[in-house]
Amino acid sequence: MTAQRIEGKAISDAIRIEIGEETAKLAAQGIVPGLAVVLVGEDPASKVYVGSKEKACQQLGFYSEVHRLEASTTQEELLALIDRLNRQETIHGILVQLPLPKHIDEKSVIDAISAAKDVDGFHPVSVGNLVIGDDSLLPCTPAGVIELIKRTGIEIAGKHAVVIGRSNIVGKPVSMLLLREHATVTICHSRTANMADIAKTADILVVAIGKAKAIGSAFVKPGAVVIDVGINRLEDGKLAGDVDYDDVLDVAGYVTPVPGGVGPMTITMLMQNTLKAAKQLHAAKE
Ligand SMILES: Nc1nc2c(c(=O)[nH]1)N[C@@H](CN(C=O)c1ccc(C(=O)N[C@@H](CCC(=O)O)C(=O)O)cc1)CN2
Repeated sequence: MTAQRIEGKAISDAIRIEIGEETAKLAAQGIVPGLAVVLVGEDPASKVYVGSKEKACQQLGFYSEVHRLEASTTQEELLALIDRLNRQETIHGILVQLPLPKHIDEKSVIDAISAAKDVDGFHPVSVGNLVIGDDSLLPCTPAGVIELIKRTGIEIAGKHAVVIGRSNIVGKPVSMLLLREHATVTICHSRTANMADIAKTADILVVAIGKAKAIGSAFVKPGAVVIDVGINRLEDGKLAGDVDYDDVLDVAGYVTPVPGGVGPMTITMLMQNTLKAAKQLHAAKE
């Protein structure tokens, strides 16, 4: 049997309609969610993603500012901009596009963003809240993974989820979110022995390692849900995930494509976080 393809683009579009409806209701109360995106340098992929974020804001009726800074921008200049955005009342969400140029310390920059405006969910306060299960702004790609699974009608509670990858941006937070949804979670990484044997026990397999087509059918239990977080540019210019899509198709029960799977959810979850931050910041003012 061929796996069911999880259509991330269609799910993302449906969520955007819901966000648009809620934004219109807020507008009637005089609240317009505001997002500031900061891009340092000329990374081609980052430029595309920042453009997509700007477009999503326009589409949904958000206020947006995009700060495109030269690659030579100093850390002090970037921190001064963040300080200003932290205090700016029209801005409810601040996102610094990653990766940053090598001379800038990513951690110092993330730590400088007000936790209340941390729509990327990368600030230590947001991460801490995620781990202890308190309400917080969730990192966008991991939140998108959970939303994709739930909206496909797949039960997470009681399932064995195996996450391949332990990055701060995807592997660790998605593991915490799966745990919060009552899955039994195993995290695999580059030093894991017998990774394929472990992965083969997963009901839900999430792959985020940044290696094109590295995970094939030998890692997949028949009927498993396979979520591919990787986006790799191949030599021919095409995109490929970390999962060998064609190879797992006859084994998995569900699989996300690349492009059109997890990727589109990332920006939609960012919009959802900005809306949430706007509501919370306004409520805190009253
Ligand atoms: N500050 C952040 N930086 C980065 C993040 C992030 O969440 N916060 N994630 C990625 C890049 N990213 C958003 O910023 C992102 C990546 C991919 C997509 C997406 O829609 N991908 C499409 C394919 C797009 C293409 O043709 O290249 C897909 O998978 O279908 C959206 C956003 C790193 N940096």
